[in-house]
Amino acid sequence: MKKGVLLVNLGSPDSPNPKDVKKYLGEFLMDERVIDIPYTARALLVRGIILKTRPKASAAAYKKIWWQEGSPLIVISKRLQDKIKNQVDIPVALAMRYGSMTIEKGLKELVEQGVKEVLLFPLYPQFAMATTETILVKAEDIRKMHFPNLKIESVPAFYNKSDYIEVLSKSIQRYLKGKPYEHLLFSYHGVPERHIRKSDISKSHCKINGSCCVTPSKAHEFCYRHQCLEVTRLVAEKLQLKEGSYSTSFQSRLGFDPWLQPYTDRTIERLGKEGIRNMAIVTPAFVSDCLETLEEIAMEGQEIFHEMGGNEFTTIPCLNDDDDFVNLLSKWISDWNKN
Ligand SMILES: C=CC1=C(C)c2cc3[nH]c(cc4nc(cc5[nH]c(cc1n2)c(C)c5CCC(=O)O)C(CCC(=O)O)=C4C)c(C)c3C=C
Ligand SMILES: [Fe+2]
Ligand SMILES: [Fe+2]
Repeated sequence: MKKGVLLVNLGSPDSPNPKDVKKYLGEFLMDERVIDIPYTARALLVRGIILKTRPKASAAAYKKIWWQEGSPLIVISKRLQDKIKNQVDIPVALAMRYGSMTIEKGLKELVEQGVKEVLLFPLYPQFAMATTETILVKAEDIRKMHFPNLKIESVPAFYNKSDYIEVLSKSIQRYLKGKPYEHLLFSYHGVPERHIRKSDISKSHCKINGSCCVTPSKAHEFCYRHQCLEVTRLVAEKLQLKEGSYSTSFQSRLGFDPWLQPYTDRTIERLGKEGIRNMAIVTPAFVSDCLETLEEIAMEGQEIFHEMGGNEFTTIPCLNDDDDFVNLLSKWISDWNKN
């Protein structure tokens, strides 16, 4: 049976103009795994409140980071796809969960090349219902509706794979070489605490603020908080970081529900207030640089740090199309192809 791969990332608006941003945000935020409240309440919140004001503000933020070739997230994902294509013997398509590069188009592209068995590859190291799960559900819906004979297998979260930790650690080390940083902050995209409880397959493990996420449990397979803390722990171990010289935080919260804490903006502020003058920040929930890393961290985060008296603020790029990362993903794909 002919095999193929579909890489899937989050997506971006078609342009940084408020109209396109509104369309994109509308699709994104109406996803029941992103804003997980009943349909009517979600529609009122998203269409009645968020989409009235946020597109303008988000469009202004997108304009600051937009590249000549398009959205950084899309451009970088295409570069990654092209490099992987050169290393594996099977078709490699790219899709986005939201926006114009749909999963349906991606699967169609593979089917038209004779592919009968697809490796669905969500480009997220950690599992979350707002990322990995929504991709799996969407792909399955599309398969049932349009490609019922297609076989789809998916790549699980790879946050604790030793070869991934090695590639991530090596990249961090490379960017920090010669930089006099006193503190390394691991900033992950946040999620509402409710998402963690909903994904808890044991229905009793994740207490969120206790030590649950570092106590062994089958719940960890789907616990975003555990998987983020584990990436920090494994990288710190690999790089032999000193206790107290690094920490974990969560960024990009939206709305008034409690999200995972500590929050990144407040952590940067605290570090500055405590007298840290040089800090570095890495964002391992994102494989590609995007609005959340290029604007929220590299611009806004830096501004907060400087306001607190900080000097050097080093932002470590995401793995993007780093050769070691390309080699790693290509190896996983080739191994799957052989089986
Ligand atoms: C309830 C809202 C949101 C949840 C939950 C959420 C989870 C989540 N998101 C990412 C990755 C990305 N998010 C990005 C942008 C973005 N995220 C939200 C909201 C939630 N995300 C919004 C409204 C936006 C749009 C921008 C804005 O208006 O602030 C991006 C960047 C996209 C880009 O075009 O560059 C990424 C990537 C993860 C990994 C995650 C849960 C783990
Ligand atoms: Fe997000
Ligand atoms: Fe947990």
